[in-house]
Amino acid sequence: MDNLTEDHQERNIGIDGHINIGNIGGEVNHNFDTEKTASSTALAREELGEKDMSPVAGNSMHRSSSRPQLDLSGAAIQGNFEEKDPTILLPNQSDDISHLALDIGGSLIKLVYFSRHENQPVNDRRRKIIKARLGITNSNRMSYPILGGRLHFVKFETAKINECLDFIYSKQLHHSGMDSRHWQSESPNTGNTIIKATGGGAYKFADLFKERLGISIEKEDEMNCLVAGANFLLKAIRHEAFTHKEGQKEFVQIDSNDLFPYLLVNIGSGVSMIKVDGDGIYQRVSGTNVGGGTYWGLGKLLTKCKSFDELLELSQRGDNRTIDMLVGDIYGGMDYSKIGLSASTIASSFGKAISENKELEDYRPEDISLSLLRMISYNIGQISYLNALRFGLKRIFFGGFFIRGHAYTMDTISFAVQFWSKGQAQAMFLRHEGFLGALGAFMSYEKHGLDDLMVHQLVERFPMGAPYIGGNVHGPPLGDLNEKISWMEKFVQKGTEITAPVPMTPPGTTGLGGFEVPSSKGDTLRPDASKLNVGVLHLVPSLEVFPLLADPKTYEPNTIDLSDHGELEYWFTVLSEHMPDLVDKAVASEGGTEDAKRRGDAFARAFSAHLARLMEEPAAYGKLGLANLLELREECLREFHFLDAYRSIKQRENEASLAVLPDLLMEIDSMDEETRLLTLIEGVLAANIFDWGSRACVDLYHKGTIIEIYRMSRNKMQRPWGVDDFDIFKERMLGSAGKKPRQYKRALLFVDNSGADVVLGMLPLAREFLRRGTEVVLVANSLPALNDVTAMELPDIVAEAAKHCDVLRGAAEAGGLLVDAMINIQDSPTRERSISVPLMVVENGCGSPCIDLRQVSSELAAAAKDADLIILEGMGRALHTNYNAKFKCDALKLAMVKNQRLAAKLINGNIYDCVCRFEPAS
Ligand SMILES: Nc1ncnc2c1ncn2[C@@H]1O[C@H](COP(=O)(O)OP(=O)(O)OP(=O)(O)O)[C@@H](O)[C@H]1O
Ligand SMILES: CC(C)(CO)[C@@H](O)C(=O)NCCC(=O)O
Ligand SMILES: [Mn+2]
Repeated sequence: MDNLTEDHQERNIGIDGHINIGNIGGEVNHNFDTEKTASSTALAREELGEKDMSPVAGNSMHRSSSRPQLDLSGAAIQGNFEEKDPTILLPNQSDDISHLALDIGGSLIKLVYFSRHENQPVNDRRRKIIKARLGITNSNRMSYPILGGRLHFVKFETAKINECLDFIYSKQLHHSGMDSRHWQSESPNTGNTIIKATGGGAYKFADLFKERLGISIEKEDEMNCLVAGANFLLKAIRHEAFTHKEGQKEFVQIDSNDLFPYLLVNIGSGVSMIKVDGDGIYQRVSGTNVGGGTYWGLGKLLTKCKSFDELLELSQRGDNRTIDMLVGDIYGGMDYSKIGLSASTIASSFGKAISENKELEDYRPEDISLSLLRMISYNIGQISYLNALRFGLKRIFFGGFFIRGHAYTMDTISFAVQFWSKGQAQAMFLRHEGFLGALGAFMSYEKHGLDDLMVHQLVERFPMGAPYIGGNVHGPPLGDLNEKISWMEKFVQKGTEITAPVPMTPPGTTGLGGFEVPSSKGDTLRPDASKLNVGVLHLVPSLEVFPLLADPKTYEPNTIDLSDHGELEYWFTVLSEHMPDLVDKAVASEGGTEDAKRRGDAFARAFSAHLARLMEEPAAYGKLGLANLLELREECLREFHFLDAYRSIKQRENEASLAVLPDLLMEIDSMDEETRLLTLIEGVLAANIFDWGSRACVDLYHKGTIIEIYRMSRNKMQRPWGVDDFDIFKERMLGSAGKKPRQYKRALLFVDNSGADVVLGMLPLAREFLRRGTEVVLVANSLPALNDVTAMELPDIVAEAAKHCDVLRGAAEAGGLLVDAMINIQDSPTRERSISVPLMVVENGCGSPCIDLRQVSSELAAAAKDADLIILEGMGRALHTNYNAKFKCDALKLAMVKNQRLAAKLINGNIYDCVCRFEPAS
């Protein structure tokens, strides 16, 4: 048992539900037993009128008045009822407003469509005031007719074009609000809809689209689209490109100013090779008819496989030596070392078949598939290399669905490029491999502004379906909650099948060069890349890079990269163990109804599946950091309409803490300047113990009242702390013999948890700054995450606190926080009324316990312009993320480390150690 818990139990005696704040003194008659205040949830829920919030990021978040209704009229299960995963079509279910582009190739149809968030602006007084105060105009948003929405990626087999037509119909994508060439945001268009399409099928199937859906296809050039799509992805999506060598995926950060020239190799049915020199500047320099269609076509004939994935899966158990003629077969088992060929090098694909008296049936389909895959991949790798050489290109990006996120295929191509170029050229792959053309067609719509979007405006999210879809070409048109849940229930089996790890064999080479067997080869096929490695892109044009980052280019939010497997395993356990408690809270927050239980179950399944998937392949969704993992959890909760799982807990803790705040403030005010500053910082650190995201803290919660915990936590505050820059900070604030104190103009306080953390920790600190004439901006989450306080909740908390404090009241009034919230104020002397530097609240643009400062709300970005001090508080914002972040202004990072592993790793300390890290402007 850790120190704090022991200590806590000692002090637990005789407290009687009365508060006595540690050293601070004062006694108030309130009962703070967290367990006793049963649940005001039902009431809270009624008050909220069962409000709904769409799972989106940034300031385009809003509540709609009701849940999306599922229109079941005309619903039908398509195809064979015996099928494991029949497509459920709900022909009358539509997305908000959608927009669509197609790439109809020789093998597959790729569809990119956009669903828009309903665009009712939130009528939030706080937002209006902040906008006026900070002088935020809408100018940057005006250029985007799309004010936020999501881009979805789906594919179908070209041979089953009817499925695609049904899908478009079921989602009502053919009424996508487009007239001629422009986006039309208002009323759905009833006339002639024009859809952009590329690929040969745009010609071949134009009439069919017209007949079946009344859509006119506007044809876009295929090469143009491929290039536009690739350029867009490489510039706008953070972890788009990666290398794949010996089973290892490594993301490459492409500098968009140093992107050109490159060779784009699109491996579809056939292969196109395009030299790209800029946006819209390119030349198709080569191609080969030996491509994905060849592998699938020949493979089908030779193995009788029924699907592409089946063929690919076979290859993973194959041994091509039974059918390929190797150098060793020709040279009597020897290498031909003079020209650099080892005995195991393939001399002639399928060559062994000529000398053996065997029929097709005598060969294993597995071996045939592998031999074929290697033949085609090497060949493409080689031709690509030759073309790169021809034009002096160092980078080759491979796209097209032949790749299919398949490790072995990528390794083979990489090996070929590496081998032939002697390391001079590099093969890279794209996560949206097969969607280049479709994305390019999508962007060819004029004036939707998508092509201008910057990397920080696209937030990629992984819907719960992702880990479950497996190898099927497309899933049912999900979208509705109820449908998602039943789908989840149905597909659990499938999900557990596909989480088996991909075995890797150790690299075996003779060291003589030649095509050795690449190392990544396993029994199971990783699930379909198009569903798994590609999420839904949320467009939030109002997100910006935090202007005070010293160097946004080198900024990395995550302190811990989970590519270390031990680390990932640890967090997997932490999050899994926390799940039952979280589900309980979530279900309770929705009134504990049957529906809530069912949703809670579905959430647990979805999140577990994501976790299992990430354990198997940490890089599946892009480079994985702890921030991403924690955000995924919040997103999963929102996906199952748990909008605020900790609602009642937050409320209870806010009330409890607000009740003791006046005593705390009185105590603080009786101190001299130096003691006060120390007490305030101690207060922040001590109150940061209240964290429902930390397992240790959840255990504590079950053992005592929050005030008991707080008191004990305060008593633990002996210095020096784990990281202790307090003296430097104090000198900066108060000055010293030789140095004048620093008068800060504006401080941004990034707050963490509700309850004691913000009320007894951060608010008193804010008050100190206000007293010293520093403007204070409290920066809080846009959406709920665990028990974190949100920007929407803060004004009420401040108003409540201001009832007992003139400084806070004056400042909150000056900051526009108290216009109509102050009716019931018990009047108090106006001695400090004259001070009226403002206290403001801004939202940070995120809905997770961590913060990626490359993607913050425009109000935070605006507030940052005049700030000269940043205080990051709490583990998520100051340790898990941003611990190593450098800023253009002074920064103070404050947190209690409530996790043994993190404490050991980060500060070489122990659980409950504190961090007070002060860094002057860099
Ligand atoms: N589920 C699948 N069904 C069929 N082919 C698949 C599947 N998954 C991957 N493939 C491979 O992807 C290839 C098609 O890739 P892609 O969609 O990029 O090309 P395409 O646009 O259809 O062809 P082209 O551009 O030559 O007209 C197939 O030939 C096959 O090798
Ligand atoms: C014909 C296309 C462009 C259709 O996508 C493609 O299949 C392809 O590039 N095939 C290769 C043709 C060649 O250059 O030999
Ligand atoms: Mn194509």
